[in-house]
Amino acid sequence: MRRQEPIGPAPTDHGPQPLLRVADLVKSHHSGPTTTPAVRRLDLTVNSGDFIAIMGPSGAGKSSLLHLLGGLERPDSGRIWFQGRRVETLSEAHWAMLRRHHIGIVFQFFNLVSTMTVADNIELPALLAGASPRQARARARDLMNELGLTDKARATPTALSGGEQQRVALARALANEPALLLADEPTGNLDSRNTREVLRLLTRFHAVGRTIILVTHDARVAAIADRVLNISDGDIIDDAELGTTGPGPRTTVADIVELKG
Ligand SMILES: Nc1ncnc2c1ncn2[C@@H]1O[C@H](COP(=O)(O)OP(=O)(O)OP(=O)(O)O)[C@@H](O)[C@H]1O
Repeated sequence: MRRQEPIGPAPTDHGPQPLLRVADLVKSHHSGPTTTPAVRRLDLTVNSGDFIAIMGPSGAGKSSLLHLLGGLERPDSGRIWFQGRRVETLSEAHWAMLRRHHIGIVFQFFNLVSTMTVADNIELPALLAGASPRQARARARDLMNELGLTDKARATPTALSGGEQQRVALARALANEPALLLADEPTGNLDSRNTREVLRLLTRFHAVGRTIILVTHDARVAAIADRVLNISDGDIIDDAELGTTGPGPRTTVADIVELKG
């Protein structure tokens, strides 16, 4: 078990920097007269190449944290550095740019463009990031091929199963080869075959040095991560590095699928 070190001074240009750093992060949600604290003075350092699973009870603040890290919501207070740069004060437009080039996000409920085909959904991020139509098409073709979606290329998302939609959402999030992938329950609604495909893709993405932060309720999914953060009442109560010294033998994708099936 490893507790976060207190955050030191702001990162400088000297030495390697963490990919992502969060200090004293606070977020409450407001609904009419009710204020619900979601993230409470949370500190976190994420290094390049980390594969982190966030776990914790329902309502603990996991999704809220992920939204703050992806700039989908703003903190009430606290600081966030991405690649050494302060980002919590960025405008919506700058955050959109940051996500377009560096941060892929997979939502729990897909958020695909329902009027566009699968291929167009996957091509869109590359086009938005300035790739040529030919480059975007080639990248989408590769991803559809890898994810077994080629024969669905011309379908619209509404004609797909939940598992297929989840794979399209992942392909879209990976289209620009982001440095960081944020995924909220990426296997939450999937059967064993689709779970296996998604976990394989995440494992491969991580193996080429990318950083992943995923929220899951499934300890067997968390076991393919390198590091598990346990969140309770909006703060990290446990930060465990898995590996040779971790608890028991590592779970493999095959184990998970067997257990789930
Ligand atoms: N938009 C919102 N408006 C009001 N309250 C919210 C909103 N979003 C989240 N909350 C509240 O903030 C707290 C943290 O919610 P959050 O969704 O981050 O938890 P979670 O750990 O992701 O939960 P789950 O595992 O059920 O998805 C909860 O009490 C929740 O009810």
